[in-house]
Amino acid sequence: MTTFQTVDDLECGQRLLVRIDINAPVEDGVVQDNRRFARHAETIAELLAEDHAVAILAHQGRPGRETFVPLEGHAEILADHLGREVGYVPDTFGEEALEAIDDLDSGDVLVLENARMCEEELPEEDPEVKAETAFVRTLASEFDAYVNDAYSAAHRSHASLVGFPQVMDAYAGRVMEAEYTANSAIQEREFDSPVTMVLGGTKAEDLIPVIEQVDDTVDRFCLGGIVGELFLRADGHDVGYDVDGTDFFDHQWDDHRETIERVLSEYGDRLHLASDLAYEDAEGERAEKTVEEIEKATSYLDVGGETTGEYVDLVGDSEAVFVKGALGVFEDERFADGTVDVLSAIAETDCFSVVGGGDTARSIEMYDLDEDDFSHVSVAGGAYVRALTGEGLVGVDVLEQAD
Ligand SMILES: Nc1ncnc2c1ncn2[C@@H]1O[C@H](COP(=O)(O)OP(=O)(O)OP(=O)(O)O)[C@@H](O)[C@H]1O
Ligand SMILES: O=C(O)[C@H](O)COP(=O)(O)O
Repeated sequence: MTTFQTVDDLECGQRLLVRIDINAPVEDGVVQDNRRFARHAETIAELLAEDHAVAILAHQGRPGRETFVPLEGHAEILADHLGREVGYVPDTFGEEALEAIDDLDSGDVLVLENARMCEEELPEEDPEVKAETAFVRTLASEFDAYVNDAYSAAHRSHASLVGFPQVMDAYAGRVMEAEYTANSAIQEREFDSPVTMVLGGTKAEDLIPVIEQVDDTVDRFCLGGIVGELFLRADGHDVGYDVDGTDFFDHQWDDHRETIERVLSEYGDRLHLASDLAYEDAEGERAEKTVEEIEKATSYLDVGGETTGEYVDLVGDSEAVFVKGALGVFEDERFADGTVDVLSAIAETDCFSVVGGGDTARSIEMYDLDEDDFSHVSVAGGAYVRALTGEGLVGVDVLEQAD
């Protein structure tokens, strides 16, 4: 049962500041549609039908990363989903933004600039501190109410997620409500053994603590992607280093090395690491090496065939499977096998299954898998695994307190 106010509690015709999460892949500087846009467009369409005027706050990427881009392209994708014009202003709360907000009429939608381009959005600080920022104070005075639809970012204590509910009326949007309900229900279920967790993707720092926190419910962990390579590095293999200009590995290794080594030594018998990895050879083809043969100066882009076979067998014999993050760069067909074969194996069983991650969930539609073959496909990644551990989500907590 939800314990926050939802958009059902809003009176019609208000000026709303709506936080959504359309953080998405960026290829060659161009943002790509993912499942998050369609889901949030449904919330926005419902708000417009109730004659509200809507300004959108969202973030994209992290400062210093290639995916840290403005939200102009996001506004275009949202417009396609909504089938109507969506404004964009390259400013968050300065004069240009305030003028555009002032011009908003009932039924209009305006996307404000990437919230992380505003200095006060980051870093993570207490909600009370974020509520005092000029960013929050200024925007709050322009709107009647705040709607948070960004469940998938609710694990971050950033200004646009936790500041506004302290200073104005706050409501949960439809995506927030649906994801909260689905993910809370998972926490309450009990599973027979074996329970398998497939962990991959780029955000190792979100996943490493999870292994310790869910150790009483999860029997085995199948690792791939960047997180898998960092564990292979801790296991003494020459992988998990930044090469060819990547910036995935070394900073996460430096920050989390001790935890990775401890988790490996304490949970080693339950951690399944890749025995082979795939890379692009000189002819541009997929090639594979066992981890024993590996030299350091290569980017590995997928788990190999032997590893995929092992993981397929493990999920095939599971009562429940939780997936967070992709086992490889599935956006490139040559490196999609690990991710797609494991997802297909889950889809073929009748185990309880959840697939999470804004980017990872995209692989389901890209490779024509059927969402109905999974118990739940979440547009949230870090927030969904955090919810599985039973730990609260700060963005949800502040909405509950605002009720
Ligand atoms: N070996 C690899 N090298 C580079 N990228 C990888 C590798 N393996 C997986 N990935 C990338 O991981 C991404 C998905 O996982 P990631 O953790 O980044 O995000 P997510 O699923 O969207 O979760 P969240 O919602 O928490 O952001 C995919 O876009 C995929 O290309
Ligand atoms: O994609 C996500 O998981 C959320 O948008 C949070 O993004 P972050 O991991 O960069 O904070």
